[in-house]
Amino acid sequence: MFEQLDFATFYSVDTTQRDRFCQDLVSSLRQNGFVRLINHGISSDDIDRAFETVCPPMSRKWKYRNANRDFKSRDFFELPLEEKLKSPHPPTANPHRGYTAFGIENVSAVSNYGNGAKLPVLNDMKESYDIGYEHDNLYANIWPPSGVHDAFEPTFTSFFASAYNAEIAILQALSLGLRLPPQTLSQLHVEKANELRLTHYPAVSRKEFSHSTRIAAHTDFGTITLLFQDCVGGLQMEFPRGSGKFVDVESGGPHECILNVGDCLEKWTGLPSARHRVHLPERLQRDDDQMDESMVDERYSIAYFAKPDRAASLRPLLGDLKHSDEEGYMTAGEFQRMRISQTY
Ligand SMILES: O=C(O)CCC(=O)C(=O)O
Ligand SMILES: [Fe+2]
Repeated sequence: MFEQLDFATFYSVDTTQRDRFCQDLVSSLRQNGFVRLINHGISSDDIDRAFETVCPPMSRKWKYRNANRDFKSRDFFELPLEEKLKSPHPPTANPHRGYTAFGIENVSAVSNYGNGAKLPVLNDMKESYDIGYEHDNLYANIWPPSGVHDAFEPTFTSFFASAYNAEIAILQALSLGLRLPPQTLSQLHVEKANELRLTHYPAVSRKEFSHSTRIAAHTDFGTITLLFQDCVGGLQMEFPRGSGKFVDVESGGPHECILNVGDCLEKWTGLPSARHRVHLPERLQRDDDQMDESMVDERYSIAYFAKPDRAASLRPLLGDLKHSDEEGYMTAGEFQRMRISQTY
């Protein structure tokens, strides 16, 4: 149902085709706040390796390579809790680095951002791992210590670098599509204040979804998010925007990127930040709405949050955008701290 665009067209030698692609990209984002993207610049090998590092073979819904690698080097989330807790996320929101166990973070606390509605608190059913740029000058990474999972750090350091290159190309395409000079957005993203988040949603029974969710409805805080998911499903977007109704984004497999608009890009350009959640996939919902004991598969995702340089102003980049609230003139760093402090 939702459009899939081929980012390879951005590199077309025919500039008319390239320009049309950039405009299609922007108009798709303007309509839905997100778009499905293939040939986005992160190689299938990088994506496979990243999933193989966090996700046990049984839950992969695609063929995995290197099947004879040792168990530990494949799947971080399968390690015993005490091993995972050797690289813990601190109890505070910042630095947003390291492992967060099941039940700690509740995104529903920020669900009402931007619309003022009071929503019931839903518990998130997930565990996750947050990673930043290896040379970030504000926050150091928290890696599993030697011997716990030795493939983890090199895999995600390299994934981060590929994702950054993809991010810069996408920001150039967006600038062109918005009829801005091509480097307008990319030059606000040189510091690499970006974050990578690996998430595991354990298998739970259907009845859990009557009072909990996988990740509550929210918008992402950064500029754009490049999201990769396995084939289990359950990622849902608010559609139509502002309706409070959520529809499934069918998984196009782990190599497809779901490109989301985040809050900072909305402030700069007016493209709408995508409100999304991960819940019970529609195909598992029943007419009678009876929740039962049957199990819903575990799910894995990798989200790369491209974020502006911390000192960058969130002042609108397009002249016709009215400045609507005080946060409009915050720096991106201030805005990120404000948003993240609400989730822990
Ligand atoms: O797991 C997913 O597909 C979405 C995760 C997400 O939205 C987030 O971490 O912000
Ligand atoms: Fe998100």
